[in-house]
Amino acid sequence: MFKPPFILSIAGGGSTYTPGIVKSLMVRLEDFPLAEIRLYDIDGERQSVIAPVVEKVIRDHSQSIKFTVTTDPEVAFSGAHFVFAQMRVGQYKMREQDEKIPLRHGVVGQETCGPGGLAYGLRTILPMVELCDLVERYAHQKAWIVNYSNPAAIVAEGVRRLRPNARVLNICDMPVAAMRNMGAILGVDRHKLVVDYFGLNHFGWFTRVLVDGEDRLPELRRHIAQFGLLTEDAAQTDPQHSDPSWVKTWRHIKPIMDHFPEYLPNPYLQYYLMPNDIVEHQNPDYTRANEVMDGREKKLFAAAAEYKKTGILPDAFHVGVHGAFIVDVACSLAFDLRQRHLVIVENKGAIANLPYDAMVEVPAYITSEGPEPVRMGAVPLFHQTLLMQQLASEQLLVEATIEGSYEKALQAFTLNRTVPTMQHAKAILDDMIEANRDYWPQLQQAWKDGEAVK
Ligand SMILES: NC(=O)c1ccc[n+]([C@@H]2O[C@H](COP(=O)([O-])OP(=O)(O)OC[C@H]3O[C@@H](n4cnc5c(N)ncnc54)[C@H](O)[C@@H]3O)[C@@H](O)[C@H]2O)c1
Ligand SMILES: O=P(O)(O)OC[C@H]1O[C@H](O[C@H]2[C@H](O)[C@@H](O)[C@@H](O)O[C@@H]2CO)[C@H](O)[C@@H](O)[C@@H]1O
Ligand SMILES: [Mn+2]
Repeated sequence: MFKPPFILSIAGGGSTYTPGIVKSLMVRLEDFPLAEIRLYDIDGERQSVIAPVVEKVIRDHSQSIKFTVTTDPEVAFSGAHFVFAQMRVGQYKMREQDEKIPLRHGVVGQETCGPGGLAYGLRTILPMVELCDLVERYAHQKAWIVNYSNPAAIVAEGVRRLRPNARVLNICDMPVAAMRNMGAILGVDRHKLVVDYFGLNHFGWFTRVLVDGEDRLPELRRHIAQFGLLTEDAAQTDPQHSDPSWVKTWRHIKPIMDHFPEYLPNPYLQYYLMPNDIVEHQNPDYTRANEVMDGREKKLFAAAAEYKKTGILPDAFHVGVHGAFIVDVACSLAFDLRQRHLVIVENKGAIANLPYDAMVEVPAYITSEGPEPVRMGAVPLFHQTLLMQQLASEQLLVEATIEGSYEKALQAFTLNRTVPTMQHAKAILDDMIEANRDYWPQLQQAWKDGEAVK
C-alpha cells in the first residue's frame, strides 16, 4: 500500500455534499493525513461556486494541504491515492424528471427507487465506468474509488459487469443514518452498535442490533411501534431530516414493522411495500428535488455568495454521518483497519440463498485490499423473493444499458414492485426516453409490430 499523506480527489466536486465531506476530512486529519485535495467536476461553473467554501473549510484547519480545482481529468487524478465519487449525472433538473414522470402515471417518483432510480441508473452506469478508466489511467496503481454516486445498487452492478477489476467500493449512508437514530433511541453512541443486516442497496433489513453483545432490537421495536424510527431530537442531529419528507420516511418504519415486526427495514422499503400510500401523499408538482433545490442547494449557494461578498462564511452545510462514514471507510482501506461496516459487495455466499455474484449490502471487514463480507446465512422466503425481484429489475436495467436493449429496459421497469402493470411500465419508459435523450444510450427495439428488427 501507499504511505500517507494522501492525495484525495473528489469526483462531483460541485456537489452539495462536498463541504461537509471536506469538513469531516479536516477533523480526522490525524487519522487520515492529506497532502492534497482536488475537486473534479464536468460542470466547472457549478464547482467554482462551491470551491471557495471548500477552500475556507480547509484553511480553517490547515495551511499546508494543497487545494486544486479542475475539470481536467489528468490534473484531477494523476497520482491520486483515493477518489471519492459523488456524481449526479444530469443534476437536479434530471432528478426532478425522475420523480415527476412516474408520478404523472400514478407511480412512485423517487431518486433511487422505482422508475426514477432505473432512469438515474441508465444515466450513470457509463459515466461511472468512464471514471474507473480515468482513475486507472492516471491515478496510483492501488488507488481506491469510494463511491457514493447513486443509484448505488445499479452503479455497483454496472461496474461489476463492465470493469470487474476496478478498485471501487460502493457505499450508502442510509444504514448508518438508521443506526444513528437507533443509537439516539437507545441512548448509545452509534459506533457502539454492531448490526447484522442483509439486502440490496436501499432494500434491506437489520436482523440484530447488538450493544455489548446484547440484542436491543426488542427495545427498538417498542419505540418504533409508537414513533417510527424517529427521535425527538432528529432535527438537531441532522437538520435536513427535519424536512417533512424525511420525517415521514422515518415514521413509515412503524407501519412496515406493524405488519412484519421481526426485522427492522431500511426506510427505502416504504416505496416498495406501501407505494399507493406514498403516491397519494406525493405532490406531483413539488417533489424532493424541489425541496432540495429550495433547501440544501439554495442555502449553500447563498452562503457561498455571502462569503464572496463579506469574507464571512455562514453556517450553511451539515457535517453528519454522510461525511463521517466515507472517512471511516477510507481510513479502514488506507490502513488495513479491518473495521466492520455495512457496504455493497459481491455476495460470494454471504447471503446463502441469493446468487453468488449479486451485489448485496451486508456487513464486511474493510481491509486494504477491499471488503471481506460477513456471512448472514439464508434469508426467509418472503425476503428472498422480494430481493430476487428487485435484483432482477436492476440487473435487467444494467443489461439494457450495456446492450442498448429497449425490451430489457421495459422488463426492468415491469418487474419493479412499484410499477403495477406492463402498460404503466411502457408509458413511463417512453416518456423517460424522451426526457433523457441527452443522457441515455440509444435503446433499440428487437421487435416492432410483431416483426424482428434486423
Ligand atoms: N450513496 C448514498 O448513500 C448517497 C448519499 C447522499 C448522496 N448520494 C449521491 O451523491 C451524489 C451527489 O449528490 P448531490 O445532491 O450533492 O448532487 P449535486 O448535483 O449537488 O452534485 C453532483 C455533482 O456531480 C457532477 N457531475 C455530474 N456528472 C459528472 C461526471 N460525469 N463527472 C464528474 N462530475 C459529474 C455535477 O456537475 C454536480 O456538480 C448523487 O449521486 C447522490 O445521489 C449518495
Ligand atoms: O433527498 P436527499 O438528496 O436529501 O437525500 C437523498 C439521499 O438520502 C440518503 O442519504 C441521507 C442520509 O441518510 C442522512 O443521514 C444524511 O446524511 O443525509 C443524506 C441525504 O439526505 C440516501 O442514503 C442516499 O442514497 C440518498 O441520495
Ligand atoms: Mn444511499
